[in-house]
Amino acid sequence: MGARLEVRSLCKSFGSLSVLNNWNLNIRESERIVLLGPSGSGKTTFLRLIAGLEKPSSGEIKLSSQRLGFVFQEPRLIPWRTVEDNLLFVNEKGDISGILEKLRLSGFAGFFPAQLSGGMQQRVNLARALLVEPELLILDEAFSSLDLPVKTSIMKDINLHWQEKHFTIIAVTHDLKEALFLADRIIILSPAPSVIARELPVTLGKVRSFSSPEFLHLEGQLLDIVCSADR
Ligand SMILES: Nc1ncnc2c1ncn2[C@@H]1O[C@H](COP(=O)(O)OP(=O)(O)OP(=O)(O)O)[C@@H](O)[C@H]1O
Repeated sequence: MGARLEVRSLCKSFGSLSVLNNWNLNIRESERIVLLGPSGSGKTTFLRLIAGLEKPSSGEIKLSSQRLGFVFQEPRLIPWRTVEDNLLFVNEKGDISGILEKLRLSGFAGFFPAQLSGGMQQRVNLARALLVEPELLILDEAFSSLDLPVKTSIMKDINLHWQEKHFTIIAVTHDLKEALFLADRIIILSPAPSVIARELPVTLGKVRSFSSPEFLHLEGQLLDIVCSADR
């Protein structure tokens, strides 16, 4: 089951710097949300607020579950532990061989992070996040350092896993294709102090293709929206 999130009149400032300005947002169980916004618009701050690592300056955030899985841009694996030991470290009772198989890592359990490509390391990070059986999976620019074929292959695996487990996803990216590949709904932010400038429902099917006319049409629409919000 996926987590639900309710955000009411949320504001966040750091000293005199106002970052989030009156956000109101409902995220449904099992919904896949992507946040798009200019640098400094508070995307990571919002994720940190959700995770309880920051406190709102005003307003509130209600999250129906605390079972969260995180994947960050930089692989945060323990370098002196093997892939398997990195996973055991998070959840020694988890189905490690099952998750390794799902994420195409079965042959790599005994490898150390430095022996893996960036894409494989990010797969291990994802495995680690999924091993806690999250009700909310948070992806903070998780694939931005990877090339498109690698990130697409990982996103396809996330989608397959999501279809089975129905967790909620909140992802941050700067990549419009990635956003359209992953999301049910895209939230577009203005520059800081950011407001939710627009929301775009992604009316594409479960199996998405970058070259389908529907995808290309939405990509053009999204590009227009992002450019007009980024002022
Ligand atoms: N703990 C903090 N103390 C002071 N300022 C902070 C703190 N955390 C974030 N900020 C500031 O808040 C603003 C928003 O930062 P945040 O990292 O959330 O933006 P972002 O939208 O994720 O940016 P990017 O796309 O570049 O990653 C920035 O100006 C940042 O310097």
